[in-house]
Amino acid sequence: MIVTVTYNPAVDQTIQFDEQMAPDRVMRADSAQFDAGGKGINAAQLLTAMDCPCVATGLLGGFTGSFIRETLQEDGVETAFVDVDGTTRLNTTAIAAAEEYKLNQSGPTVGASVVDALLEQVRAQSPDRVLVGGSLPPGLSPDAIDRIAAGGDWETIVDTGGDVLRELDGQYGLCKPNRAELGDATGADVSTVEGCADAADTFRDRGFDRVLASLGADGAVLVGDAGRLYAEALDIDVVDTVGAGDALLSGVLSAWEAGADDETALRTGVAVSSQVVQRAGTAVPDLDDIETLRENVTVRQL
Ligand SMILES: Nc1ncnc2c1ncn2[C@@H]1O[C@H](COP(=O)(O)OP(=O)(O)OP(=O)(O)O)[C@@H](O)[C@H]1O
Ligand SMILES: O=P(O)(O)OC[C@@]1(O)O[C@H](CO)[C@@H](O)[C@@H]1O
Repeated sequence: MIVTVTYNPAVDQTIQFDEQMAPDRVMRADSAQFDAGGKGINAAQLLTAMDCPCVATGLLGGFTGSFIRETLQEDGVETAFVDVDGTTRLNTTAIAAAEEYKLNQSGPTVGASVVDALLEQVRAQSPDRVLVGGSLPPGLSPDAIDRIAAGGDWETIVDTGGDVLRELDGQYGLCKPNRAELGDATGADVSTVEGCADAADTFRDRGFDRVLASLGADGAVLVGDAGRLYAEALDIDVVDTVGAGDALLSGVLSAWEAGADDETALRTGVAVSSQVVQRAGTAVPDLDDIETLRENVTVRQL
């Protein structure tokens, strides 16, 4: 069973415009939607849709927090959140002509005591895997993630970037940087797929058993004791890529939870992310055919 931890959830607002963004005038949207978001929450929704047992935890507050709670309940996602005083953030993706603009708030300031409260929620679920996903709100340091990793007898997976990823100091089962995050964290040349695999391999020494690097339209690399696997992305029509990394990771984790090997897990991850990027926002797509779709994904050893 997987517990997801989202320290900094978000309501994801996705607005689509027919025309390009332009300053100093009112842009009229073609469509708009709100989704429950934040990396761990997206993963929990996808895992639930794939019938993979999981519980979503994290910090929620204010009217946006209530929206997320209600949405997850409607979607049948099990939850165990900790309430905070501030208001959960609202992140906006604007899709204008073919361009994607992502505007993320920093989130409400929280006190360090929330880590103890969250750890209690996680322990109460007795998970075999814990996924900590997304940025940290003001008031928390990378130690908040290290404490989850050291807090029980579970494998911890982490999906975060920037300084937080660089400063983690614990034992992790996996991290999932995207290409830019992998480059930032290692300082390596990640312009080629082989360069990404090399960078991922060296990054394992920093306390990660495996590294899953998502490479957008170039696919994904999974590096671990079983070798360096590369999966090509599928040739599809992309609406927006918000949540693509969460989808890749959810597919991999759901396959591992079902006992699959790394190659099948990587195929599943790419298949799930392909479904997600063909839809606007972080809404959960139909994943019923995922075991068939994953057969279309090509994986090879590098
Ligand atoms: N343009 C694309 N065409 C096909 N597949 C794509 C494309 N972009 C993303 N994907 C799929 O989604 C996966 C994850 O993409 P990406 O590396 O963009 O994630 P990310 O940057 O972590 O995204 P986010 O932070 O928004 O969740 C890729 O490994 C690939 O399978
Ligand atoms: O600001 P963070 O925590 O890094 O990312 C948050 C976020 O952009 O990531 C998800 C997509 O992966 C969205 O649901 C959410 O808005």
